Amino acid sequence: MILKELSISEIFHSIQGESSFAGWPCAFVRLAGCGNGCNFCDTTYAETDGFMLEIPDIIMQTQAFRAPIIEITGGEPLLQPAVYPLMQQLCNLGETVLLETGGFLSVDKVDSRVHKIIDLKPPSSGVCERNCPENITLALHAGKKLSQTFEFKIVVASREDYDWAKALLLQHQLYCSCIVMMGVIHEKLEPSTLAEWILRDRLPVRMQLQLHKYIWPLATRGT
Ligand SMILES: C[S@@+](CC[C@H](N)C(=O)[O-])C[C@H]1O[C@@H](n2cnc3c(N)ncnc32)[C@H](O)[C@@H]1O
Ligand SMILES: Nc1nc2[nH]cc(C(=O)O)c2c(=O)[nH]1
Ligand code: SF4
Ligand SMILES: [Mg+2]
Repeated sequence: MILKELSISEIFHSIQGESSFAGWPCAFVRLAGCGNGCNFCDTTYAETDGFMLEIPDIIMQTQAFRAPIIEITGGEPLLQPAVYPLMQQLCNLGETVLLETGGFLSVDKVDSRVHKIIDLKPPSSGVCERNCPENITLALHAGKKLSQTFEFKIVVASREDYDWAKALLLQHQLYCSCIVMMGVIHEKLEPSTLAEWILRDRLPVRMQLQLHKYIWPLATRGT
């Protein structure tokens, strides 16, 4: 693959439904391909049927939405080498760029201006052992200013997942330097159950629900 082309699943305009940026209008670039095979993945369609697009065209299409933020997601965006110049060029243009990554690859080569939203996959995902420990180390050693560009997200489906997340967070005190979001696998765990667990434990995390699934409950893609 040449370094100025990416395999794209979809480019769309929506309300950011997740992360600390939830609620903002957002241009999404969903890269095709992942292979991590998480249980409950709601974006399996991004695994196949990508179309090739050159970086200038991707930039033109996303900027045409005139959204305050641009998110690069997937699939797994960090699998394609050309994602690095794409993110860098968007930052150079003054865009606020979010990266949504599954957390099994290191974010060490990502432009430091990019806001990195890193999943920590819990046991029920089936891929928990693939979490890349370097991402936690990078966040903890980033320094006060750059640590603000790291955000961790844990999406839980069970009490076992929650206990795993809590132990990990307490071990590293991640919430002291970075934003930590916790959410539920949609329609697998009741939001109120997670809310009660967080409150009972005084866990300093931000709870999130996938806003777009409440705005457009019937949509299967493009939102
Ligand atoms: C589809 S993934 C794409 C980006 C990257 N591969 C990753 O896993 O972060 C985007 C986000 O959707 C979340 N997600 C996937 N399936 C979900 C589901 N069924 N319910 C809630 N969140 C889900 C993931 O945990 C991740 O935070
Ligand atoms: N509206 C909306 N917000 C999102 N935030 C992260 C998403 C993703 O699939 O990575 C996503 C998505 O698919 N739709
Ligand atoms: S890493 Fe992300 S895109 Fe890949 S299978 Fe897991 S949730 Fe789906
Ligand atoms: Mg999604």
